[in-house]
Amino acid sequence: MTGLPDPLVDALRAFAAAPRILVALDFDGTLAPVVDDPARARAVPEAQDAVLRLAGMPGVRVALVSGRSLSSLIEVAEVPDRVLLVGSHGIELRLDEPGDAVALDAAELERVEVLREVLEDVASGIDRVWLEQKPAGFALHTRLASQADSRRAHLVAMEETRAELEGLTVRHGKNVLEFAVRSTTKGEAIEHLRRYTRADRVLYAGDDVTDEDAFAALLPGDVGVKSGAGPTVAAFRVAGPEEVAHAIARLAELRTDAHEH
Ligand SMILES: O=P(O)(O)OC[C@H]1O[C@H](O[C@H]2O[C@H](CO)[C@@H](O)[C@H](O)[C@H]2O)[C@H](O)[C@@H](O)[C@@H]1O
Repeated sequence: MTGLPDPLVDALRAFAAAPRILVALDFDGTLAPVVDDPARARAVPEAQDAVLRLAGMPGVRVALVSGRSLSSLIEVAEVPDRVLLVGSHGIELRLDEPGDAVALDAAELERVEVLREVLEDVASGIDRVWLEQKPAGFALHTRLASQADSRRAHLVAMEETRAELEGLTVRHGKNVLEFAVRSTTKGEAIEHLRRYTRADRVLYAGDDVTDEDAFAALLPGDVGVKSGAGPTVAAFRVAGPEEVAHAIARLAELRTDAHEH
């Protein structure tokens, strides 16, 4: 008994019947429950099984679309090469051919170094606030800090970075504030993956503010599934990673039914 809402199951059934489908999934908060240490996050077992099953089916491509750096996503996702990966909110891609790694130019590298100095200064001055490095920027993590320290870290980081660098991309996530010297979105990533895979239909599941760009890139016939609370433009909502796992496991069953019988 999965307890998925009937309208979602109906949408999954119609989606599963399309010839070529792309199943694009956010990682943290969607496939994996949120935990204190990002290195320890793992997809719930039912979700992992469903991802592997779907990835092996004809006409199905699976993509993980994450704010994590590609290297961090590879570490925690533990998926075969056939699964397409998007890291750093669309800046980094691992598609079927090698050579998709991000290459920053000299000016961007210089901006990353300025950003590092500013943010290291902020993080070192506030208890339990830490910096995660990514190829094109940094995530300032405040999950373990008090509410007051978290608010202060966000305010100071915004002020100090604005004073030093123009035109940074700033993204607000769950207990994290991200700064990047390149501006891509998960929406652009979905558009790129749709073209790349030639998918007839796309399913996207995500939990955070940055996933809204991906939901906004969906078209009629696509399926958007919001994981957890918060405003969304997705047509469907489930409670969290356990329910996302039920949904994609059900999708794998429906795909088998639609194409083997
Ligand atoms: O796009 P996502 O795959 O959802 O990645 C978003 C960010 O996820 C990670 O941080 C979040 O998850 C951590 C582990 O559960 C948690 O400790 C942290 O508070 C969350 O913000 C990751 O560390 C970031 O780089 C990603 O951008």
